[in-house]
Amino acid sequence: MKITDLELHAVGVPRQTGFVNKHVIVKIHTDEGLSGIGEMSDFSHLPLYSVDLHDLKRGLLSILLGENPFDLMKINQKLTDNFPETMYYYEKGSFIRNGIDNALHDLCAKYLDISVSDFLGGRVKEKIKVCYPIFRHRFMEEVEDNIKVVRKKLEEGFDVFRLYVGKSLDADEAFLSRVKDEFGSKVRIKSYDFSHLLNWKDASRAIQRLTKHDLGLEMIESPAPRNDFEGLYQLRLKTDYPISEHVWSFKQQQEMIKKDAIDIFNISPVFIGGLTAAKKAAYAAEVASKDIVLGTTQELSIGTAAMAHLGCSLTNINHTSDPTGPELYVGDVVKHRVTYKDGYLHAPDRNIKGLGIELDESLLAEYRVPDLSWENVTVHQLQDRTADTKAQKS
Ligand SMILES: O=C(O)C(=O)C[C@@H](O)[C@H](O)C(=O)O
Ligand SMILES: [Mg+2]
Ligand SMILES: [Mg+2]
Repeated sequence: MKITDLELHAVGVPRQTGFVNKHVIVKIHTDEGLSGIGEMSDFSHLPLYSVDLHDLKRGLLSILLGENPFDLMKINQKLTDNFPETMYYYEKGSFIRNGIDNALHDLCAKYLDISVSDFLGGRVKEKIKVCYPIFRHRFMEEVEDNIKVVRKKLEEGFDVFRLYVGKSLDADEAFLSRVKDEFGSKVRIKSYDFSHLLNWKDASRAIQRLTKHDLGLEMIESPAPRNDFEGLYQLRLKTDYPISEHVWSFKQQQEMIKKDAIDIFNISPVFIGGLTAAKKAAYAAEVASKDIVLGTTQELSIGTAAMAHLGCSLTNINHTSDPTGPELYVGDVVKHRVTYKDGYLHAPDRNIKGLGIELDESLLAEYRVPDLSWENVTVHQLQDRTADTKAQKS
């Protein structure tokens, strides 16, 4: 089987918050008549760093044309040579590699007439426990809106949430105590995500305040600036709660292992550059005796299905995971979205080959946008993933 062509389609899909995220849907065609689909998810981070799709397609074609899709190692090596790791969480080269690697997995599994999870090593489970995100409070007035989100999602079966924290600790605390008062033990908050906003000492003080409201806390995420391995280590010694951090490069993962800086690796294919890379990061975590959690950038259904296949093939996911993108967006580009039930992300039916997800061409046309360029967005819109432009009070 040889690769004969590549299609890249930019789509802009709004979230329920109103914030529009752009993604690139990938199609790889072959001389066998088989095609694979993939997703380069959520280019909204770092909006001024924009990728030109015409150039990107030309560059990727120069790498892919004539290659056998089963040569995943060779192709990934070429992709990494050209879209290298940069030790940065939101490096777009990783998103690009991820979309291609997703599509190659879909293609190879379809060729073999098996599901992607079977291609990845078989299933250890059929579903993954996930949580719904509560985006960061900036004002006390936002607390009641977020309580409404909890109420609604609980009715839909999500009983675990994660909370972005660190901008208004008063509001964070008020939210946590409102959750306890109204929902009691029916709801858990599994993580506080500081998103690298605070230095470790400030984060440490915030953790002391927020952990007074432990509602089933499993981890504290990103409580130091990016790549501050010493800070994470110091903080880890000061708290009994497990510390988690995203994996965005193998060098960074190596440093975190060497320093014993964290307890849980947050692994998402999009941030480490594909299923092949994510599998490697998960195995490295296992060798280092660390747990993992499946992270997210808030993918659409294609990206989320890829993660469900991966997650169901791994043995060391011991914590509530994060991929709930298809629950956040108002639309998608597939015939049937991935399934969430009782707070679990279900892997697509194992009897369906490939990713088990079918593109809907009419939805692809409906959400298509000409490019990945961005209008003016504020720092807080980016950090807090909202369409609300109200400035934060000092
Ligand atoms: O755990 C995280 O950190 C995220 O989920 C990052 C978010 O910024 C996410 O990428 C989003 O787009 O909401
Ligand atoms: Mg995070
Ligand atoms: Mg994202």
